[in-house]
This record gives sequence, C-alpha cells and structure tokens, in this order.
Amino acid sequence: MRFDGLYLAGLGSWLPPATTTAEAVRSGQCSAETARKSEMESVLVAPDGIAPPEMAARAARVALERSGVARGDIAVLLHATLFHQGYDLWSPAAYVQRAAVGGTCPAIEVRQVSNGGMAALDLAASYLLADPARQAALITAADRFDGPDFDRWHSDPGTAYADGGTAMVLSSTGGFARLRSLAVVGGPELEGMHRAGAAFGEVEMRDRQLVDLDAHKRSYVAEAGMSQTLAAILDGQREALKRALSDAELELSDVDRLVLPHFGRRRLVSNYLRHMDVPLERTTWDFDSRIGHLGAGDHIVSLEHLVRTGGLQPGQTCLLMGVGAGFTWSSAVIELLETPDWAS
Ligand SMILES: CCC(=O)NCCNC(=O)CCNC(=O)[C@H](O)C(C)(C)COP(=O)(O)O
Repeated sequence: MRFDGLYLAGLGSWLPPATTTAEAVRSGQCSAETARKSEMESVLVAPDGIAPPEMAARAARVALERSGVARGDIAVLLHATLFHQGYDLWSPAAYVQRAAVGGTCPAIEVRQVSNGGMAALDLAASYLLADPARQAALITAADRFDGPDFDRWHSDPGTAYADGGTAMVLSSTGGFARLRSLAVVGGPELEGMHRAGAAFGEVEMRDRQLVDLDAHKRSYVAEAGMSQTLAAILDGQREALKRALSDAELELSDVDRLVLPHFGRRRLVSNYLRHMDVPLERTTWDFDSRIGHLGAGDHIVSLEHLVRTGGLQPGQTCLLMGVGAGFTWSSAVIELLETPDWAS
C-alpha cells in the first residue's frame, strides 16, 4: 500500500547487555559449529527479573518522549510478541499500556512471529487511516528467549535469538520520517514448517519440550524438498518487495539502506543476499550481528540505530524487509525527512 500522510514520530528501545559469541562458546551455551555458521558477534541477554512487557514499556517511554506525541493522542497500542510474556490468559499489551501510556485506547497483542513488528505497523497504519481523528499509534515488541524450553542458540540454528524491547510511534500529523509504502504477503502453505513431525498437542501442551524448530524444519523439508521450500520462501519475499517498491515508485537499486531480519550470516545469505543484488554494506549487518534476532523488534532497533548514528540522512530511503513463520513476508519503504534531535 502507498501512503502519503503517515510518519514515524518516535523510535525507542530497551536493550540489555550483550553476551559475545565467544563467551557463549566458552560457557558451553553455544556450540562452536553454530557460532562459526552464524558469524554473530554477540546477542543481547536480559538479566533475571525483567519480563518482556516491562522491556516494551521502557522502550515505549523512550519512543513517546522522543516523539513529542501526547499520550492522550495514542489511538491504539499494538504489542508484538513471539514467546512467553510472563503469564497465561493475561494481556501483556494492557501491561505496556498501563505502564507507559495510560488512557483508554485499545491495547492489542499481535502474534505474527518474527513479522510481528511489521504486521503491527501495517495494522497501525490502517487503523490511523480509518479515522482522521486518530492521530497516533504506538507499536511495541519485546521477548526474552531463555528459560527451560528455549535455547537461544540451538532452538532455531541459523538464527541466534536475543532479548529486548522496541517501540515506534506512528503518526498521521507529522514526524522525522515518512512511511512511503508497506506490503504484507501471506503464504500459509509453509505453516507446517514450524510444527512438522509432531501432532497438535502431543508435544507442546502436555509437558513443555525444548523448542526445536530445526527438527520441525528437517521433517518438513524432508517431505516438501529443500529447493521447493526455499523457492516458496523467496516467492513470498519477492512479492512483498515488489509491491512495496512499486508503491514507493522505487527500484531496489534506488534504496539507500536495507534492514533485514537479524538472521545469522549463513541464513541471511541463503534467504536474502544471494538472491538480491545488494552488498552487505547497505544492510545493518554490522549492528545486527551484535544484537541477535529480537523476534518482532529487529526492524525498529536497526532503523533506530541508522537514524541515531547518521547511517540514514534526510532524503534517503530505507527498505525494511520482514518475515514470520506462517509465513508472512513484509516490505516497507521509509524516507528520512529530518535528523531528529535525539540522533547524535
Ligand atoms: C520462528 C521465528 C520466525 O518467525 N522466523 C522467521 C521465519 N523463518 C525464516 O524466515 C527462516 C526461513 N529459512 C529457514 O528456516 C532455513 O533457511 C531453511 C530454508 C529451512 C534452510 O535451513 P538453513 O540451511 O538455513 O539452516
């Protein structure tokens, strides 16, 4: 979809300390093989005692402060998550709202796996466009990938999972950057990839097993075929990219920077870079490889990094490309209008 009147007014994050891959290998948390393939420098690991909704609330306060948007003007809060937020049958989105925003707007959790942040942006954009009286939306994302049932290094080898909270304020009245286009494409034929080899409820519900996406993927690919699986992944990715670039009236070569999912290097190449004529330097890999995969928050934190460090200059465009189990793929074009005062 093409947009003319939607703006990014604020970005924020709450990022815990990094554990280097070398430390993770030394402590036995990460195998040398996984470390070698991923080429990750480090991943962010949250200290004990802070739950994802609190991480999101801290990021939201930063984004709101930077945006100058009054909390009473937030028309909707969308909180994107992948994993445990702390309690069952409880609203983490409402926690973020009570802790960071207040007010009486709807606070809704978006479960779109790693495309959750981009899906929330898509929903927020449509929500604001539906009523001119709606001035702003708050998007948050936060997870922590630890605990007895997830291994941040080996539950999905090829992607090293990181803890942290991110937030974005989308505005229909103004901001430092413009959302020029956004496309989200679904591909349900791939949904089995993250559950294959285990019947519903047999594994997940009875006694929490360690999440082992690699086993599910191996089982799925054994039946579907690797080349067919990769082809289906690329089809959806390309469709979302084509729509977003077309709506922004740009070619991929026109785009100044790219923010891709924080995959390990090998998976980033096999799923993205090998098929796109884009040098690694135009991506945020150097930064991403020190963060890890924040689940639904990769794009917010890497865009914040680009803006804060001057990696994106006024007039330049940044392409955000997301993907989530399902699958869903997203692409968005952001144009920086001015360097905000919170950037160095
Ligand atoms: C589960 C978290 C989530 O939503 N992640 C985003 C969706 N997953 C992806 O886009 C990754 C898709 N690609 C893969 O899983 C792998 O590249 C393949 C296609 C299974 C090949 O395995 P590899 O050689 O990378 O280990």
